[in-house]
Amino acid sequence: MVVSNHHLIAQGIKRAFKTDDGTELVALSDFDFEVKQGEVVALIGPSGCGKSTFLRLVAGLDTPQSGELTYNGSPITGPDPNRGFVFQQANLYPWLTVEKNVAFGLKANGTYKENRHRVQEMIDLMGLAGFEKSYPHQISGGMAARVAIAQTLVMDPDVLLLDEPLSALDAFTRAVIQDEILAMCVKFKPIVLLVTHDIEEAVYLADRVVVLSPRPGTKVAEIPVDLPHPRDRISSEFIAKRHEILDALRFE
Ligand SMILES: Nc1ncnc2c1ncn2[C@@H]1O[C@H](COP(=O)(O)OP(=O)(O)OP(=O)(O)O)[C@@H](O)[C@H]1O
Repeated sequence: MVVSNHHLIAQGIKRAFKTDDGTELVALSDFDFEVKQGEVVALIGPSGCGKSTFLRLVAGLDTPQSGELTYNGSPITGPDPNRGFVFQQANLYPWLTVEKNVAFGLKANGTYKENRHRVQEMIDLMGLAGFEKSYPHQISGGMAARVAIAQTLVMDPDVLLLDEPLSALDAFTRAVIQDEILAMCVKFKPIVLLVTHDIEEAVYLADRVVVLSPRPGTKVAEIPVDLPHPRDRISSEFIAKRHEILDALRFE
């Protein structure tokens, strides 16, 4: 990754979908957002408020009806390996080993030869060493989540879009992978957008938490988390941040 000031700006984003009965379902409306290189931002909000929709827009997998979405000053018009997406369900290739799953994107875009060293680097970074030759059915859910993250990181993305990648894991595994994500952030300084329902996870990882309203989702609060790493989950400051976010999530 070339170090420069990557930045992503969303202004007045609206994304609506046609429902089966022909009515319009507005997922996101008037959504403004800004993030710059090296920042980890968590998106939190009620189910269905458009968090995944926003990540898909940033990934270039979808387009807004109105508003502007730019990356480094240029409109996002389609997917780009510079903006890597990690889905909730690790979609690994069952017929490929861990190592080959991680290498897949590099092989697909013809850059494996010059980047093959990155495969082992990401395997080591995500705590997968020793499992290189295992197949997806031979590894745990936590390992599969790590492979999915490594698969994306190997492409050297400037923007990492994490859509609840740890939500299906037990608390212990989640905590370990959260530390691996933090180590990756220190090393590569990407922009990270993390969709999560886990307030503790947001406070543990994020520099800033963006709270969205119920659908149509729009930003209702932006809460900086200016606590030094490693964060102590039982410190009074940490707990105070959790309360601040919980308060922002009270919509009645
Ligand atoms: N392709 C689609 N077609 C129709 N409706 C859609 C489509 N994608 C999303 N929606 C609707 O848009 C709304 C927002 O969905 P989205 O998945 O972005 O919410 P979310 O905030 O990520 O929810 P959750 O927290 O439950 O994952 C939902 O009501 C969803 O049903």
